[in-house]
Amino acid sequence: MIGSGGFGNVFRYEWKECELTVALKCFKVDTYTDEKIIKDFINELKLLRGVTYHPNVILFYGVTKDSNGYYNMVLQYADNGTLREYLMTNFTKLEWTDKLSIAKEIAHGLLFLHKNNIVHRDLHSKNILIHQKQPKITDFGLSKQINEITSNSNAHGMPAYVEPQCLVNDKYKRNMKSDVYSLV
Ligand SMILES: Nc1ncnc2c1ncn2[C@@H]1O[C@H](COP(=O)(O)OP(=O)(O)OP(=O)(O)O)[C@@H](O)[C@H]1O
Repeated sequence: MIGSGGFGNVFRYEWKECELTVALKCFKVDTYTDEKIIKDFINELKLLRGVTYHPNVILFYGVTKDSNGYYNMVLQYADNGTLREYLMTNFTKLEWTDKLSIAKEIAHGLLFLHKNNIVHRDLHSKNILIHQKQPKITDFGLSKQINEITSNSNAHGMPAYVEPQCLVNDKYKRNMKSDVYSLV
């Protein structure tokens, strides 16, 4: 096990047939969650396959159901934790050019998602992972469904990164501009 989040635990696995190290993110949704919401969620996830080939976006291989009946997202494994942890450990060691380069790469990853019509909706330093010193955006396009499943309010996420409109207007739909706010 490598971590845990709002939805469930994250595990590291070796996918032997493909000789790949992957991360499996388990979605432990409540059993009373409407089956249709879960199905829509899984279908939405499947749409993300194939559009995620960018060096600054975590690769999404697909969805699998485990022996307990839980859905798992199969993701590229990142070897150096979240950007938040990475900066906490390395901030003084990093040169300004390194920090600017990290920022530029995240912007490239976000631009790629937007070009593919994917709104992240929950961009913050824990949703960016570091792999071989490169930042990679993860958890994109999920928060709309996560809201429905966990009935979190529109104000979920890390407040400092949330577009203020979301905090004052419950009906406001997060969009690409909200992502740009979070990035800046
Ligand atoms: N692809 C991955 N490769 C390596 N580690 C990962 C990967 N995905 C997640 N992790 C680790 O697992 C932890 C939990 O991830 P997860 O995305 O479930 O939680 P979160 O983003 O902190 O919370 P939430 O899902 O509620 O937004 C992360 O902080 C990270 O350390």
